[in-house]
Amino acid sequence: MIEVVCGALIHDKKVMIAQRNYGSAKGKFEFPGGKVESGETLEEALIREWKEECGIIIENIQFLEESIDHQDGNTIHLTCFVCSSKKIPDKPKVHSQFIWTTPEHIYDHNFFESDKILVEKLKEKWPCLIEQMK
Ligand SMILES: Nc1nc2c([nH]c(=O)n2[C@H]2C[C@H](O)[C@@H](COP(=O)(O)OP(=O)(O)OP(=O)(O)O)O2)c(=O)[nH]1
Repeated sequence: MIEVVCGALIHDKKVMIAQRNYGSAKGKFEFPGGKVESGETLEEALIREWKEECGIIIENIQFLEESIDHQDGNTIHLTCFVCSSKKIPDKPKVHSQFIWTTPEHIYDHNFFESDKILVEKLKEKWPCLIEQMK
């Protein structure tokens, strides 16, 4: 089982999604994140991945939802968090673009099918989250 974390950054009543520019899922949109390294907590891994991939320090990290998926012969345990930050990412480093959207419009983009449960939870909690993450 591969442990993966991802983060839904909320700012100004929008959530950020990012388009992969690498690997077998190139072209797909995701919540930025990646594999948890040995000795790291899920939160530490998420902070590291966001710093590496998006160049910002995330904060107010809160568990959103988790899911299990099978990809390329591996079982992925994906844990999604919501977060905020003082600064929003500017130019993508490893992604081809960042898009700011709302949960209802995430699947207007070619988003990971396996993330549907995460997006449903985001929709459910959205009114509360945008108040908290102002
Ligand atoms: N980051 C992220 N990964 C996701 C999402 N949904 C989903 O199924 N995944 C899967 C795709 C990959 O199989 C796995 C993440 O692996 P990755 O290759 O991005 O991890 P990484 O950044 O640590 O990359 P690497 O060092 O192994 O190259 O999780 C999502 O919303 N965000």
